[in-house]
Amino acid sequence: MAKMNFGGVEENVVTREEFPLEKAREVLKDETIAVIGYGVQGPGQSLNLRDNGFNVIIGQRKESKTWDKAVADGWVPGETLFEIEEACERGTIIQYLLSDAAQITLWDTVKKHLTPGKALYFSHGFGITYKDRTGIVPPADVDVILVAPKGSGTSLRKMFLEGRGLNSSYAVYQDATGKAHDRAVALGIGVGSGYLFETDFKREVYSDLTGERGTLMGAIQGLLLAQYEVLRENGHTPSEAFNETVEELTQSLMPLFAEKGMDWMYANCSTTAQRGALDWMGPFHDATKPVFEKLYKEVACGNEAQRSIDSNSQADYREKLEEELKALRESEMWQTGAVVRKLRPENN
Ligand SMILES: NC(=O)c1ccc[n+]([C@@H]2O[C@H](COP(=O)([O-])OP(=O)(O)OC[C@H]3O[C@@H](n4cnc5c(N)ncnc54)[C@H](O)[C@@H]3O)[C@@H](O)[C@H]2O)c1
Ligand SMILES: CC(C)(O)[C@@H](O)C(=O)O
Ligand SMILES: [Mg+2]
Ligand SMILES: [Mg+2]
Repeated sequence: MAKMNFGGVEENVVTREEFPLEKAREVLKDETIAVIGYGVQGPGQSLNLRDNGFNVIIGQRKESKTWDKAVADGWVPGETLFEIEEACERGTIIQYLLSDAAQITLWDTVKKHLTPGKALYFSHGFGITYKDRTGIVPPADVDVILVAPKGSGTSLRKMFLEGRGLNSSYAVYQDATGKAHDRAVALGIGVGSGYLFETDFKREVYSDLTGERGTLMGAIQGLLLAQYEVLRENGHTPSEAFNETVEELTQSLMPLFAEKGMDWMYANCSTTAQRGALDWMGPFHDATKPVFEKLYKEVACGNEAQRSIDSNSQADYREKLEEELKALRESEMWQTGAVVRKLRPENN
């Protein structure tokens, strides 16, 4: 494990140089990796593992759209694609990649097949950390490990195919075999992670729930919409408001700070812009910090987990979510976005 200095703080990380794919293959050479669930992470992780030469099978409900998707992706019924229970029986490592709510429903089925020496793998600290709410308590004689890609399974696969790698965190909750650490890290490398950083189940789920409700998804939409609305209310056209709020951010400025940091992006804008941004970053920080503090408390006390369990375990949760996503898609801002994207020269 390499110790690296991140802005003055030392952390343990695992790089691909230190733990190459050949080593990961050696660690997992006798394992059957059963990926349970073929939603978003399931395809990303299983296809990367398969392409990297590991022994992978899929467990998925038959007669579902995602079963058909698995077949289309080259998984063969009866050979590498099974009903969930059969895959759990065959796997020596069970990658539990059902939705967090479905993990609660299917727990008794999975638990039955957790015989001594197997490993139970999660990509989220949710089920274990909130065990009082989920009932997920693994037997003591199996390894319980985590690799959590820090991004969508869709990006995990796309970046792998581009020769890049999405970073993941990893953790060991229970080491029954003495091999839990190596199993976790080998799987992290196998699924195509860029580098791996160490965490525990609780810190993973607290940071993950905060991040997705915060800057990654919830806060970004709230912030963008607030500015778009102010521009529109003051007589600016949809084109102007959208370009000044979203298109310039994603197409021009975000790639600059992704490449070389915020100061580099600032340095490549006018002195007028730099002066204003440096002055206004403080008020935006001060206005939003209390919201982030409230969010973290709601995550840490379990309220956010309970809200998602309650809503996502309802029979019609997919339809309800789709209605909310439709409202977002059909809002003026994102309808404008659809036209703006079409007008990008590369899309013509
Ligand atoms: N979506 C992501 O990119 C992402 C990123 C990092 C971590 N994670 C974590 O990975 C895990 C999997 O997330 P996901 O977004 O891929 O899941 P998902 O919501 O896409 O669902 C995965 C699978 O669960 C199955 N499923 C749902 N309800 C079921 C039920 N009642 N019975 C049987 N199967 C059922 C679906 O058919 C699907 O194949 C979660 O713990 C999540 O927090 C997800
Ligand atoms: C992709 C995200 C937001 O990072 C993940 O945490 C999820 O829950 O889908
Ligand atoms: Mg998440
Ligand atoms: Mg996440």
